[in-house]
Amino acid sequence: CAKKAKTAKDDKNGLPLCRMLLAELEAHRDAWPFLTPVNHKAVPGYRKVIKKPMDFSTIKEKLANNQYLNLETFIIDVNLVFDNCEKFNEDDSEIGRAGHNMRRFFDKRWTELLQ
Ligand SMILES: Cc1ncccc1N[C@@H](C)c1cnc2ccsc2c1
Repeated sequence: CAKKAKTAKDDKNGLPLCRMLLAELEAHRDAWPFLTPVNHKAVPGYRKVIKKPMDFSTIKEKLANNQYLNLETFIIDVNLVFDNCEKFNEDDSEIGRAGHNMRRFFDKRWTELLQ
């Protein structure tokens, strides 16, 4: 029979947890640079530098289409948003600071929720 899920990462509660976490990310005051896909026509160089674009609306779409296996695969995409941000933006910039703030907030929330 199927292995009993050990932690919230694996069990059936994973996806409602993802929806809740995403709602909190979208509601955060520093979420504005990440709400929609970066328009690479408006941001020179973005398409060349960032190989795997990701944003909160795309994550929402993937959740709705059941494209995340579990909390783990969801966390990978959220971290991709923040890693792309660090790669493209100076730490000492509006968007760079927003990315660091959002990553700190996300790391704190999902670890709290998994305890
Ligand atoms: C996350 C990110 N990384 C690098 C560049 C942009 C962005 N965000 C987009 C929304 C964005 C944020 N701000 C502006 C200002 C003019 S176009 C534009 C697009």
